[in-house]
Amino acid sequence: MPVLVESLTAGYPGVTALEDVSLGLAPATVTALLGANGSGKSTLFSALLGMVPASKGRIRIFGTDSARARRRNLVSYVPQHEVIDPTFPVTVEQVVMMGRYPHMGFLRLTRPADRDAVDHSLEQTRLSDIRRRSIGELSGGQRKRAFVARALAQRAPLMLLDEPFAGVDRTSEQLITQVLHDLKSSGTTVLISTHHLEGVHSLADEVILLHRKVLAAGPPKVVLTDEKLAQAFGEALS
Ligand SMILES: Nc1ncnc2c1ncn2[C@@H]1O[C@H](COP(=O)(O)OP(=O)(O)OP(=O)(O)O)[C@@H](O)[C@H]1O
Repeated sequence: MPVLVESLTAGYPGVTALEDVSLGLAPATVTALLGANGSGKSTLFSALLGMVPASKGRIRIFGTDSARARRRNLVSYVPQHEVIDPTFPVTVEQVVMMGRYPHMGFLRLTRPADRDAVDHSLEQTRLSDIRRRSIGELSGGQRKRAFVARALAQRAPLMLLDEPFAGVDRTSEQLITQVLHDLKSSGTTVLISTHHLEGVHSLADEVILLHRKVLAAGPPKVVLTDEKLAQAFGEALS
């Protein structure tokens, strides 16, 4: 099992963002994590990345803990927001090459395999034509695709994407959806968080409804019922 979360409780001083959360992600599947604002989606990503500690329970990623899984390049991650300085002169291809850093030595010498991975990731996200443009000059959708391309270049067997469709145009949304389908076909396990219900049926094999606890988990047609969605989105977190 690529990801196994067992009775996880985690959060911040004075805030229990996740309570007794258990879930599993099967190999080569796309799972959508759905929940209202503040339901704990980003915190779950942080916990899977080893950035928020568990106060109870545990996480196993390919049989090891989160920190070790990252060090072994088993996990790639597309954050919800990436803080970038628009005046900092970094190009699209340089951003994507950063995805190769885990494969490089201390001196970060690029090898043909690194350049091939970058070229392919730029093609998959349709950014080849603007690869030399500064990242600060891109639209929100193009910038999101650049961060998806960086994660693709990493070629890790698990990819986490926090709100990949938030604030992107229709073209970028379709491209990212295609990338997720391709990843699954190539054996990668994918977890995305979203609060957009549209498209989840065709995109996800499994859906997890989160509201600090797991309210429901399973195939979209089982989980996405009016009653369960009202529970997840209709009630304020108490
Ligand atoms: N760094 C932090 N320090 C303290 N509390 C936090 C921090 N980050 C999140 N929280 C709190 O933890 C809870 C879960 O937040 P989280 O960001 O995980 O939710 P989310 O489902 O990702 O929300 P959104 O859809 O708005 O991104 C919220 O009550 C939030 O206020």
